[in-house]
This record gives sequence, structure tokens and C-alpha cells, in this order.
Amino acid sequence: MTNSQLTILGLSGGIATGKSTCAKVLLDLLPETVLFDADACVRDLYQRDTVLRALAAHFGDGLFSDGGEINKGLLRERAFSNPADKQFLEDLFHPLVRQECLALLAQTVKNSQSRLFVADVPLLFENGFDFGQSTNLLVATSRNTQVNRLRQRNNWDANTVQSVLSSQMPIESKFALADVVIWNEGPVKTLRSQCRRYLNSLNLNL
Ligand SMILES: CC(C)(COP(=O)(O)OP(=O)(O)OC[C@H]1O[C@@H](n2cnc3c(N)ncnc32)[C@H](O)[C@@H]1O)[C@@H](O)C(=O)NCCC(=O)NCCS
Ligand SMILES: Nc1ncnc2c1ncn2[C@@H]1O[C@H](COP(=O)(O)OP(=O)(O)OP(=O)(O)O)[C@@H](O)[C@H]1O
Repeated sequence: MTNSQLTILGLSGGIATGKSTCAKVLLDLLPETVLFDADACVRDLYQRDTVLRALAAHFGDGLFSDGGEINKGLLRERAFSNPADKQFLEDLFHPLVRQECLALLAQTVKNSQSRLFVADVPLLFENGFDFGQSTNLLVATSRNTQVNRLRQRNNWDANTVQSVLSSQMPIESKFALADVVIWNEGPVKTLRSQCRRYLNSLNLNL
């Protein structure tokens, strides 16, 4: 038996615009939703031996603490200040992330009667990440709100915030590529109403 009623959504946005919050709301509204989270997938891949070996070969042993842990702060700094390092990470991770996403989707189509599959992929638009989705949803905010959230949630200094933001596609360019935009400047309650109306427009009957 295969799942012929599945709606497949791509979910994206800039850093800290509220992708994870939106995904959580969608899951809460429709608990049967199957969610692929690309950031969580990358975190899991950081445990894989082949990945660790490739990272050590590129960045050197200085990337690892004495206990063998990766220094994510250092890696973040390298990724967002040196385009060649960012490219290296993307070349290493993106094919693996795509593989994991397609595997979960195939499993969902084959074994689940869920009506919704959502892939939360930060670089959906930058990379033209195509996994068979019917719609791409963009969660957007003003740059000011991104800055405030990054200062508060991540406790990042102004330089780190600026280097990460300027390494991402401007949100205005993403507007042109998205099918639906959720403007996440209000309270989470408003985000929830927007998500509910959106799911209803897909005939998911909440
Ligand atoms: C740069 C790294 C070390 C930062 O790790 P950290 O734990 O601080 O952040 P985390 O992975 O949770 O990502 C948080 C956010 O950073 C932004 N971000 C991550 N990678 C990138 C990138 N290559 N380009 C632009 N923005 C990025 C996204 O908005 C993402 O939602 C890590 O994100 C990484 O290895 N990135 C390369 C892989 C990648 O492209 N991941 C994006 C999902 S496919
Ligand atoms: N509508 C909202 N009102 C207030 N705070 C919000 C709202 N949406 C998200 N936030 C807060 O903003 C921060 C970023 O949200 P979230 O983690 O969902 O973003 P993200 O796009 O997934 O981030 P990242 O790019 O780092 O993965 C979190 O601290 C979250 O609680």
C-alpha cells in the first residue's frame, strides 16, 4: 500500500526567523505530520566516522577538543568568515542531508497514512533543494527581528550576527522563490492561526 494522499511541503527561512517554531506548530496542529529537520540531521551526521574524518582532514586536529568533541564555535566562525570553508561543509553535508530526507520521504510514502510531510531545510532556496515538494513555505521576519533573536537566543556578538546574516540569501530574494510566506513578526499565537488557515487551505481539515 502506498500513500497517495500525502502533501509534501518545503519549509525554509533565514536564521532565527522561526522555522523550528513553525514546524512545531504544524506538528501540534496535525500530530500525524512527518517532519524532516535538516539542522537536526546535520547534528546527527556530526557523529558519523566518515564525516569526522573528512572534517579532520580539512580543518586539522585543532577542531577537536582533548576529549574528541568538535569545537562548534570555531567551526561556525570558520564557516561564516571563510567562503571556502562554508563551501567545504556544504559539499560534505548537503548530499547526505538530501539522502536522509529522501529516505524518510520514501518510508513515509510506503508505510504511513500521514497526510503531511514537511522538510525544514534552511538552505532550501539557496540550493534549489528539490525532493518532490508541491509547495515551498517561507517563514520570514524583518532583519531587525533576526538580529534581536540571535542576540537574545544565541547570545552572539554583533560581528557574528552580521557575518551569518550576510552569508545567507536576503529574505526579499526568498520572497520571489516561495509559494507561501508566513510573516512571523507577531506572537506565536498569530503564527498558529496562520498555520491553521494554511493547513485548512490544503484541505487538511483541522
Ligand atoms: C555552520 C555550523 C557549524 C553551525 O553550527 P550550529 O550548531 O551553530 O548551528 P546549526 O547547525 O543549528 O544551524 C543553525 C542555522 O545556521 C544557519 N546555517 C547553517 N549552515 C549554513 C550555511 N551553510 N549557510 C548559511 N546558513 C547556514 C541556518 O539558518 C541554520 O538554521 C553548521 O550549521 C554546519 O555545519 N553547517 C553546514 C551544513 C549546512 O549547510 N547546514 C544547513 C542545513 S542543510
Ligand atoms: N512568533 C514568535 N514570537 C516570539 N518569539 C519567537 C517567535 N517565533 C520564534 N521565536 C523565537 O525566536 C527564536 C528563533 O526561532 P526558531 O528557533 O524557531 O528559528 P529557526 O529559524 O528555526 O532558527 P535557526 O535558523 O537557528 O534554526 C527562538 O528563540 C524562538 O523561541
